[in-house]
Amino acid sequence: MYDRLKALAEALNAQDIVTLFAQDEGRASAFSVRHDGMLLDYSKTRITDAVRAGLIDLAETRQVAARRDAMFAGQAINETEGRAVLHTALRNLEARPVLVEGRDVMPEVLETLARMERFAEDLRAGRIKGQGGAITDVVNIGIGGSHLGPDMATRALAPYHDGPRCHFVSNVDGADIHDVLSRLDPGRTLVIVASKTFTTIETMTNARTARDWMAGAVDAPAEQFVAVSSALDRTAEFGIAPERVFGFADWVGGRYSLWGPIGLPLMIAVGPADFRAFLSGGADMDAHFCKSPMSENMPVMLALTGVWHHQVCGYPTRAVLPYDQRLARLPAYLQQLEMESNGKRVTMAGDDLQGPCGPIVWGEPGTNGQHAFYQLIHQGTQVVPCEFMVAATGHEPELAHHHRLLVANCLAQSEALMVGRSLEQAREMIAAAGLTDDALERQARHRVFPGNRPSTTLIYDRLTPRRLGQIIALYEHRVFVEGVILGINSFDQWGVELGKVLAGELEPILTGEASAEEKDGSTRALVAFVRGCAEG
Ligand SMILES: O=P(O)(O)OC[C@H]1O[C@H](O)[C@H](O)[C@@H](O)[C@@H]1O
Repeated sequence: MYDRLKALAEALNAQDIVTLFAQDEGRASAFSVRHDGMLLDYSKTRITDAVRAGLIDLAETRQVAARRDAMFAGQAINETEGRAVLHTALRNLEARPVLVEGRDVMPEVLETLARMERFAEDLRAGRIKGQGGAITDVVNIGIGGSHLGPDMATRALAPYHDGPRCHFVSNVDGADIHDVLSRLDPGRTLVIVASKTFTTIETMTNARTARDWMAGAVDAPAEQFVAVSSALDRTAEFGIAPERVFGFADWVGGRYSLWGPIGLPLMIAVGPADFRAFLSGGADMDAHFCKSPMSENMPVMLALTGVWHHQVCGYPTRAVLPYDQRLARLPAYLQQLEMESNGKRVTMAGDDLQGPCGPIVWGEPGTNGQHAFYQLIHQGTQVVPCEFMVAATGHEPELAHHHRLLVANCLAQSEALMVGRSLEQAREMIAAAGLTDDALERQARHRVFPGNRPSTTLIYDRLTPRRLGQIIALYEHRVFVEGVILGINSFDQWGVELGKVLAGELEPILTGEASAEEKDGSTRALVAFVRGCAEG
């Protein structure tokens, strides 16, 4: 499938990126996509006209456009689960009809959005109270898609917060919920239990702990609970009144659910108007994705750049490097989005993949990462394609010099990765610092940067709610395009099942209620160690 592209990659081996710039003055604009105040620059890669044509040809052969249209049209493209994939309907503020099995789902989507807005307004205005008065703190209990999105987005939009403080608990480790609840007043706290299935062991364990904590301090704990779920029978069983439940349909995947009721903490933090601006950003990216030709289509070109680096060039991982402290949770969010979606070894039809699945995605905000793992990115033996992102301006005009340094560092890193430093330059630099002969030679090779390392940069004016919506939708569609090219189902996640089943078996083994006999030698030894510690 990648033969032609691999041959192109081979032919380009002798070519470095700097030479591509020397050969083409217009390279920066020819190898970038602009959309609505955003610029995706992929010119600092070895992608040439021929490579781009080959990649677009691949996308066309794999019928990306037809699959995209099928997704937006509500067809059951999540074939292994027999479901439509319509998180895009949650941000369809124009209420264009979206049919699932012949029924328009938009009235229900907008009715839930309106209920969320009323609830968020009442809470923010202090009309919905706790036993101790107006709600000052909201605790979102959820994990995976019911945690990473709202946590990431709520942090990202901190400059827009004017509602109660939001806290996030996800880990079944009691330390997580302990450290959050111990700082809060139960009389003025609202708990959101966010779980699509309302069965996830971590979330249900934390929810029961929170309920006990609340019940120990207030007379009507259920009144200070809200549920977000698509399993309405289970929320009722848990004791949450229907008017305090915000539902969503099974055609919203967990890791794509931030746009609906799972986004409630974000709406409470920033208010309904900014939440709508966030949705409008997502909708704008949807329209761009649906209408733009491939070479001017930001999600398509981001996806194709990724395919070029991972499937064709064979670089095993991809670093996401937001130069924005408020996007500190974006890499974790993207790890779920990308690796849970495209980390699969069989095609939709169940055949073995013909090449690698999606890449390992990792990262940290800049500039912090520069003082840690960038050493390997610059001088290690593996090439790590880097995806930088940065806003041209920050939200703190009084600290503009900080932002200037931030941007300078971001641009410097992609430049350094591409340009590198030759042995000759290293020698000159060391000589200029006064070292000679042996001392100079001892250092010279260590101070060489091979360069020619690829990166992309996504740059935009400022991280507003709308911009964040565009960025998240950009990445969702990028993952979709990559999945279509690989021929896999990006919308199931069977790979998380086995560990859950085994954890269920191991819990009674740890307490001694069940025997470890059937387990392998290593697991038996680990259990024995834990039990030994417990017995003192
Ligand atoms: O929202 P929930 O049903 O509680 O699911 C929470 C998460 O757990 C699962 O194991 C999946 O891996 C995730 O895709 C999901 O987002």
